[in-house]
Amino acid sequence: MPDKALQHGDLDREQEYVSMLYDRLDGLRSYAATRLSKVLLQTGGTPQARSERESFSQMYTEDIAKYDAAENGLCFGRIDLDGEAADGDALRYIGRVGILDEANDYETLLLDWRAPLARPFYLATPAQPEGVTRRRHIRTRSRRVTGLGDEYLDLAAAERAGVADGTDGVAGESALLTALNAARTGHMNDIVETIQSEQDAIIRSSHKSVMVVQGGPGTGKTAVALHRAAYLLYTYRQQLAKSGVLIVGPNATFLDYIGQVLPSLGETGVLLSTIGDLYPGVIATVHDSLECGEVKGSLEMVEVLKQAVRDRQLTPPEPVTITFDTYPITLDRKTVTRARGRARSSRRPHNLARPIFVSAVIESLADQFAARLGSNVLGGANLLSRDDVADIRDEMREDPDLMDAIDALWPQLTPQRVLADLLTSRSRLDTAARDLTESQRALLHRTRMTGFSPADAPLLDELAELLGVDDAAERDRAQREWRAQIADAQGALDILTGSAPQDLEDELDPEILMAYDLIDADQLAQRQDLGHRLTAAERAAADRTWTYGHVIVDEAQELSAMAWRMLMRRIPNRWMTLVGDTAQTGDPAGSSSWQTVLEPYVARRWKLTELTVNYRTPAEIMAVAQDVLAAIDPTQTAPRSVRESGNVPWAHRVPAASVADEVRRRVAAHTGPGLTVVIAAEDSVGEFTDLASDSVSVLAVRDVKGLEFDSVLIVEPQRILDESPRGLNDLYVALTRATQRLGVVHARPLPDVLAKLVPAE
Ligand SMILES: Nc1ncnc2c1ncn2[C@@H]1O[C@H](COP(=O)(O)OP(=O)(O)OP(=O)(O)O)[C@@H](O)[C@H]1O
Repeated sequence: MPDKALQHGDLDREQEYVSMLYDRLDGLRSYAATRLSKVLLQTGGTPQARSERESFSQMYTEDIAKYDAAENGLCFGRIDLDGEAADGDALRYIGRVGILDEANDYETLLLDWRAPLARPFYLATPAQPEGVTRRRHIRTRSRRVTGLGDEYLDLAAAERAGVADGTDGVAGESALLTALNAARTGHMNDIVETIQSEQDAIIRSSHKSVMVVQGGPGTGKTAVALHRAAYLLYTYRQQLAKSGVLIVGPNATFLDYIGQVLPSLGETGVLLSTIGDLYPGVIATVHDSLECGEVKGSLEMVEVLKQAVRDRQLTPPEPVTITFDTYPITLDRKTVTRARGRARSSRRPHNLARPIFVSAVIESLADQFAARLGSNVLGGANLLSRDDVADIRDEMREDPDLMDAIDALWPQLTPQRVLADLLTSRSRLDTAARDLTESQRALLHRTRMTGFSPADAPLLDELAELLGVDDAAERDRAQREWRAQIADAQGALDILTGSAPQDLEDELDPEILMAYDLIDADQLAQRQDLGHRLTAAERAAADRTWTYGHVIVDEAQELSAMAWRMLMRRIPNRWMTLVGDTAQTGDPAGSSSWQTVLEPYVARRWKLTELTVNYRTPAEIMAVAQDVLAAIDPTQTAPRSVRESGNVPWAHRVPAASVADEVRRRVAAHTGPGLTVVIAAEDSVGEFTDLASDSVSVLAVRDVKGLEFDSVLIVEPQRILDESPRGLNDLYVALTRATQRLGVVHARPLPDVLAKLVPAE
């Protein structure tokens, strides 16, 4: 209910308050900047002092980023309270950061939107006012207050202000509609000014296990997930700053689309990743067919990979004879089988069991050699002592031919090697994947390896578990590198010192600090070592075994069973927020039931929450999409649209030869503001890519997941249906991307599920 009684005086008073807040913000920012430069100039001291300085410098850097992020829309709301709820402060201003008045007993000048006291701003309704008499939305541009919107939550206050009664219960309706109707920019915005109560309940939920947020298209699942990350980082800062938060999204375009939201909320310590990029050191560069992705995503791959690793632990078909110290010794099947049995029964992963195998083989060969030496040289009497035999073993370990022969039987392996060898060899596949069908094996097979696909990442991760990392060599290397880095730093300091000409140095003012006065080699090396400055998220990205404090998965319905296994390894505490919509599952490897997905990991200990209002798609388009949803699952109802756009969704049929021209004509004719997307079947997207520009995207359904556009033009929907076993789900996703307009151009008959589209000229 907009307040017609708003006076100019109100605007002036709010401007005064907001200006005061900006002055404080400037003060806080310059304080943090001054402290930061002081910390950076400090040198020397104990290792503890240095590490303290590192954390101070990180803290001040984060503070500055937070204050910078709060610059736009610093203060966006206010609530007036009465009675007990007021608890001494009848007015509360809500904004992007908290600001206290240090000179005045730390009185709150601005409440961070995440603070508990700010909550009534989002929750109060006339039915449950929570002590709030008035909620005010404050609109600003730069630092100028440009408008106010008031809602009265109690009748008496409304009457005093001279406004009529009546509200539809949507909090901050006009602010919300202004946000929803705005032309899209290609990047998601934060929603802190207009979070709705069902969203707020999820964002602030204290649930400490798996929470699933199920909701139809446009219900704000992504927005809620991101704001929950910001809320958790604020509320559990200590815990999460160390372990980090991971957000998994469906593809790079989507991550780019949402990438600005958390930084705009002042949060930078979050890792955004796709499943394909979650395996460190491997970037997915190729795409599998849907059918191949389905095989790779199925749990049957666990056995296939186990077998693929076992298949690398060989026994020689014929005895192998090697000359050691001029005597022939024989590596036979029995010796190797026994050694292999001993290594396997250790139950260690392949690479970590390898030393056991090697020792067992060498032990037998050394005994064989000792026996031979005894019979040949010592006339049958084996007089070798235990020390002698130990020496022989050591020498054998140094013998390259012998070690090559042993290596070939139980090689040190990397996940990349095993997977590439498996996928490119029919015979390896036939053995390791013998429990799959012939056609599944054919789908897995590649003639050559041109790169890994997103579906390979979970397989690599599984292999990394099966192989284990023997990191002794890696640790050695890291230590050597660190020593070299210190030596380099020492060299650099020596050069700096040496470069001061002697005569000049003699005359140098003793007060002028030289480089070596300011910093020692160890410290310089640390400064140069980026590893010391990385945030938890950055360190986590490089470490496969990192376990996160919280994991958020968007479009969670798309994850395959293998992807879930990979993800669950990274979150042993199972504190997760999963957002998705099983009606939008496009990937045949994805899921249609949360219970099936979660059962193996948390049994029934997970909580389902639902979002029911569609903030994106106007009612006219949802009426069309509802029919598609009914065909996917008649028991589901589409979310209620919060608004109408006044635009009628249409379909235009043309001869097959004219489809491309018609799409071009429609795109060219549309000159309105905002973004347009042309969505076509995967195999025909290429026909329209020349239409792409700053305001027009041309994409297949798999790439529009989670995105939104002002106008959507779908080409040949029947082809989208035919293209995938989940064609209906894909069509549902395509239809629900529009914030304003939807049109369909087709030559083949319109699918029955689109009967509500109005024929267009
Ligand atoms: N409370 C809100 N205030 C303002 N805008 C909102 C609010 N909730 C959602 N939106 C907007 O609605 C749009 C849809 O939100 P979002 O992308 O999070 O939905 P979704 O449920 O993830 O959709 P999909 O499943 O289709 O990907 C976004 O533009 C988002 O900013």
